[in-house]
Amino acid sequence: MSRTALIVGVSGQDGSLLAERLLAEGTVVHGTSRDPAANPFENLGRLGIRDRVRVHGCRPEDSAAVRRLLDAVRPDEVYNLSAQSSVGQSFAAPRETIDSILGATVGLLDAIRETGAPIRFCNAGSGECFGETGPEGADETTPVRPHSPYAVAKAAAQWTVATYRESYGLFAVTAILFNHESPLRPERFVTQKIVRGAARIAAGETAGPLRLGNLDVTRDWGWAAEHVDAMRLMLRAERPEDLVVATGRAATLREFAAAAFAAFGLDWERHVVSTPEHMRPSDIAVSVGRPARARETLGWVAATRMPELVGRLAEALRPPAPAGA
Ligand SMILES: C[C@H]1O[C@H](OP(=O)(O)OP(=O)(O)OC[C@H]2O[C@@H](n3cnc4c(=O)[nH]c(N)nc43)[C@H](O)[C@@H]2O)[C@@H](O)[C@@H](O)C1=O
Repeated sequence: MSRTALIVGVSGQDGSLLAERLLAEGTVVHGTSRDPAANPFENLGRLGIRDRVRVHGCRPEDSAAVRRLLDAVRPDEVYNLSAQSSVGQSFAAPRETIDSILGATVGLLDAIRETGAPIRFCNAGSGECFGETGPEGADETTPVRPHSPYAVAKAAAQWTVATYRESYGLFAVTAILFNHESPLRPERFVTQKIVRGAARIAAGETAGPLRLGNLDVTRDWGWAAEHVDAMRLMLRAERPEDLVVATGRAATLREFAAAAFAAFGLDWERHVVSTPEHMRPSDIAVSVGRPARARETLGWVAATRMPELVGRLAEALRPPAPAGA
């Protein structure tokens, strides 16, 4: 019999890419959205899988509603990809961010616990939890030191998952995901803001400049399709374990911007300015992961890293060459 998965928050970048991956291996995929009637599911549409994902309306913090859905769908595995995912926006809406992330995690875990069924649960955690990692990077043994409402909530959610695992014997894990990008990202994240900004300037749609915030940051940017696949593998492992999912490679935002503008034949320094209104009240200077444990236990390695990653993002924006060219 084929496996059944439920992706909570299926319309975002990660939910859609995970749905694509699970469908490719023959898994039956159900997904949730808070308001499916108002949700265009653009990412599922772009991937050509909208008709193959069975969508349900569900608020994950409502464990009674989740329980009814679990009874109807009977999933083997549940992935939690719901809730507010922008660190920047979490400073403007701290309470909503913390409530939505923690509420969804507890709502889902409680509903799974009540079923008594052997449903496996993977939670999307964040490398933000570690705060400053330094160039040596963070792994599963690094203490958490969150610096944003978003990171506070993700850290609390990760410990909630661990507590349910230890207290109730659930197969429940957190993938501690560092930055992971794709053409499906909205422009509130810096990678798509830069790549699409460079494309518009190159096409003459705007004269620029592109206004960014803090250019002095270093991140561990990976390819989202690969990072979500690590979540899938974590639920197929012999035993439940929280794992860092990262490339292990550090790159500065300046390097990212230089590569993105160069991909469109432009010199970034002529088109980018740093402005205070895009700075965060608190930012992490260096955030890098050490993914050795994921390689050991899952055989998972991030194949796409900087600078190839920028090339792929830029390629996705180029118009197709005319036939015969
Ligand atoms: C691991 C973690 O990864 C992501 O969080 P993020 O790192 O905050 O991602 P971002 O693309 O918003 O910012 C990256 C860096 O770039 C700086 N930056 C400069 N200028 C702009 C700017 O204009 N816009 C933005 N958004 N950032 C800017 C900004 O200050 C920050 O230092 C999410 O997936 C999150 O869900 C997650 O868990």
